[in-house]
Amino acid sequence: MFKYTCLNPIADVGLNNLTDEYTKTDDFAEADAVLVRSAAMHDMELSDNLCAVARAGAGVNNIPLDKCADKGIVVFNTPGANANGVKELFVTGMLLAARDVVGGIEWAKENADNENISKDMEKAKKQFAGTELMGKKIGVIGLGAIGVLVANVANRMKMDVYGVDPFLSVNNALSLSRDVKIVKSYEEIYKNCDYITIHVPLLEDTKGMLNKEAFDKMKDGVVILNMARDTLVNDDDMKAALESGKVAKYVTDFPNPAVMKMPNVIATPHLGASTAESEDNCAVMAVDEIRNYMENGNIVNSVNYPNCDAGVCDTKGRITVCHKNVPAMLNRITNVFSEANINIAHMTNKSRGNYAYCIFDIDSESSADVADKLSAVDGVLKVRIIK
Ligand SMILES: NC(=O)c1ccc[n+]([C@@H]2O[C@H](COP(=O)([O-])OP(=O)(O)OC[C@H]3O[C@@H](n4cnc5c(N)ncnc54)[C@H](O)[C@@H]3O)[C@@H](O)[C@H]2O)c1
Ligand SMILES: O=C(O)CC[C@@H](O)C(=O)O
Repeated sequence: MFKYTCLNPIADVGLNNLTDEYTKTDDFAEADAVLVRSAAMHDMELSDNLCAVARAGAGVNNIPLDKCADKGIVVFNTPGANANGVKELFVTGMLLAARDVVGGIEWAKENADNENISKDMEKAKKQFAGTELMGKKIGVIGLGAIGVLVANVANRMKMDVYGVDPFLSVNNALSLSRDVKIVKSYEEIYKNCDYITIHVPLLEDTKGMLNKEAFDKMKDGVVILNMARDTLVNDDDMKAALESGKVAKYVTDFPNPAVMKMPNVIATPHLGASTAESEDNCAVMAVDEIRNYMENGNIVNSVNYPNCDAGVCDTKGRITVCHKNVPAMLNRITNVFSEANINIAHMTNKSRGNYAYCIFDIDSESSADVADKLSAVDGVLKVRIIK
């Protein structure tokens, strides 16, 4: 039996895939598995029984990844599951920036009782006029699940699309339209583009990357779209750029008090993934990942441990070990099996950065005694008996 908790609402279509083996608890401290969306977990006390955290979404900056890894807690996300939802909000944002659609809607509401609205709007409308997207240059920073969809839809809207991603994966490169120009430097995007949209994770080296230095290299009147995270943009520098007209409009899915006082901001309340389809996709994928890990010990789509998949166990026992990625660990761990006279039928070991993971399929029933001895090995972070 496993206990799970949800730190945010998770779509039923996913939760319904949890079997009778799973019971829900509202007590975070007693959960074996956690499902979360944007809830901030950095200050939460992590219990010894917690095994897995699944982020029903892409960004994991709300989760203390290293603190979890140090306790042998595997963190998952759901790559691509909400990408189409964000792409559609990006299209909305771009259209709202191209003409003052919001100002026009407000004008129409304010004139609800105006008998002459049909005549007056023909005079008023010029203040809301704009430009078309066709033929404009757009730069996409970050060509991951979302960036690829954004680049391709902009291309289909007949925009001239540039993309940059220093870590572009082969799969994502193959998914991009041939018309998208992949450039090597941010500068090529900054100097050429009328629209710039950012789709990178919030990391130490991406924080504040859209700042004065970047704005100074951009065209006057550029439109910036940020559907990724608030602090990718330096607020003080954005304020100055909006006030000077360097940036004509700032479209963001991450309003904060500073941003909301700036001119020419179009803000939505973190709506990128808020569609029934994205919420369902994320919930289904997150629950699949939790089940595969809790029931089989397999790791798929982790963001702090290596992916490691040994399928379904067909030997008498399976034990998994989260451990530090340091020399001689495998020797020390397999010695425990040798000393207990247990034959390892199949073993999978994968590492990622400072952490590693092993799945041992053994020809004997797993025992608490062996699990305790494995746990006592220096560098072992968590041991689980799967079977
Ligand atoms: N508004 C929302 O509701 C919403 C929804 C989903 C995702 N997001 C945000 O969007 C981000 C991207 O999501 P995704 O699904 O495309 O993730 P992803 O992991 O598929 O793609 C991220 C891409 O950014 C690239 N990258 C990393 N550092 C970079 C850098 N310095 N310069 C250029 N590219 C860089 C990576 O190589 C990767 O290709 C998430 O991390 C999250 O913060 C927001
Ligand atoms: O869960 C959400 O609503 C937002 C998700 C989004 O920010 C993400 O990073 O996937």
